[in-house]
Amino acid sequence: MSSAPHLKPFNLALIQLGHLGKDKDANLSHASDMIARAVSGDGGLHPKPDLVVLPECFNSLYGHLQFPIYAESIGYTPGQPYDIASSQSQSVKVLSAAAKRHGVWLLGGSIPEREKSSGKLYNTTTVYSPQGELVAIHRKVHLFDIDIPGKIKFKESESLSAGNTLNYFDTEFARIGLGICYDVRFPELAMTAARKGCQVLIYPSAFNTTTGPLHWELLQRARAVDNQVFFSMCSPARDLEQDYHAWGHSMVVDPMGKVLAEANHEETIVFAQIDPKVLEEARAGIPVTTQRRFDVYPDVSNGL
Ligand SMILES: NC(=O)CC(=O)C(=O)O
Repeated sequence: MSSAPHLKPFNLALIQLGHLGKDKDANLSHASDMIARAVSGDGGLHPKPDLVVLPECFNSLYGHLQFPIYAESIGYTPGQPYDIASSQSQSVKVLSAAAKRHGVWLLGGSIPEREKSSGKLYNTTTVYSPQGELVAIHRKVHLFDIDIPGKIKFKESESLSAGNTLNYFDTEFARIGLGICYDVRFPELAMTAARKGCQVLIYPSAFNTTTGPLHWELLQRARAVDNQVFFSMCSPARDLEQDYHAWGHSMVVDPMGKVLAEANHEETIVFAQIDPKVLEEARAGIPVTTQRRFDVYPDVSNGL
């Protein structure tokens, strides 16, 4: 494992994307317009972001019946060069072109992915450099299978398979760890990424109106404080015409657990400035990262 880049100040923009419908071309075109708006700092109101983030399942509706319909083959192998021009994924081509056109890092939410060799479907994040290269992917590791009687039942495993790897990418300003939505409920993933040097964890997400009010902010602040990292989740906007009602409230939390920025539930862009001093001061003042007692819980340290 190479050493993490030093955390530098940078600007982050989360696109809480709305107007998602059945038409994938329209969804992609709207996402491109919103990326341009984010890069403009929302018409000059904010500094140009260094990193722009889209939400979970940004090219389709969110539902296990939709995943097979919208799935695209990506064919990315970590560490191998990836040829965008011959990619079979329409979404990858659109996102790569947007990152390159605007010269910005782009964390492209997630899309349903079909692995060609196995036919398996995954919920997959893709990440692009300012040159438009595909530099990382993350397949949702923990599938969203829940049943809260009378409230919400959702079973991603009816059509999706789970990813098996922990993923992060390096920029010139941070090492950024990846997860998707339900992954936030498993502190082990965030903790391991932080221990591998990630100073910022970003999870494209789509909580709902049952779990969102109680858990959305709590989980992000918990993961941020547990690991003394910046933590952020980017949601789609809420659309009560659709079957799944996303919670919205895209958010950025600092390493002390302070909410730096938060949306309501409509379409909007959330901007935040990441200040390394907050992380340094949190770790210096409350040095939990060096006080762990792996002699007491050695199973947690396996593999690190
Ligand atoms: N949609 C998810 O993956 C997770 C979610 O809504 C929750 O954990 O609650």
